[in-house]
Amino acid sequence: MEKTFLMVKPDGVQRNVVGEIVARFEKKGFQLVGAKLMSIPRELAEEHYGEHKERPFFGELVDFITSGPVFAMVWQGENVIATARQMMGTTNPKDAAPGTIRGDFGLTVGKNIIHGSDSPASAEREIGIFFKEEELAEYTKLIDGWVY
Ligand SMILES: Nc1ncnc2c1ncn2[C@@H]1O[C@H](COP(=O)(O)OP(=O)(O)OP(=O)(O)O)[C@@H](O)[C@H]1O
Repeated sequence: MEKTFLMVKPDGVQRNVVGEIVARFEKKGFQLVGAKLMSIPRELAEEHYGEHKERPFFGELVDFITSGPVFAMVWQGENVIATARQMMGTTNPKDAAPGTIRGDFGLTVGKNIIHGSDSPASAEREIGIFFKEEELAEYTKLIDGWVY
């Protein structure tokens, strides 16, 4: 089953929208496989955002993501990587459609509430850097077409 890494950023945790964000993915039909409130060590932030190392906003990005607790999650389900990105809305909340998470809760690109993996390769990489195997649940039983 496809999995993705999603993370409510420090601004989302401070604004008390963790529950609402979790509810949106639950109601959509995805399954929560792992979740934890955590503070990101600087080295982990630099590894997570490694592809942006040369960008002018890299320092700001790392400062922000380490500025307070984040809510890190792994979700699974059919097409979850692309669908979660659609539910998040465009990177800049200014352009994000109403009804999306960034469209409803965010204002600026630096504080855009949520992160989500953008491909199967980044999902695998990001799940691996934030979660240990034993922190992830397995849904194994199939009853009436639903996995439990
Ligand atoms: N011009 C900018 N100024 C400040 N921060 C930025 C800027 N552009 C992007 N960022 C931050 O860097 C993050 C990573 O940018 P990227 O282009 O990978 O967007 P994304 O894939 O939608 O976001 P994320 O990786 O957080 O899901 C963005 O979520 C945003 O918080």
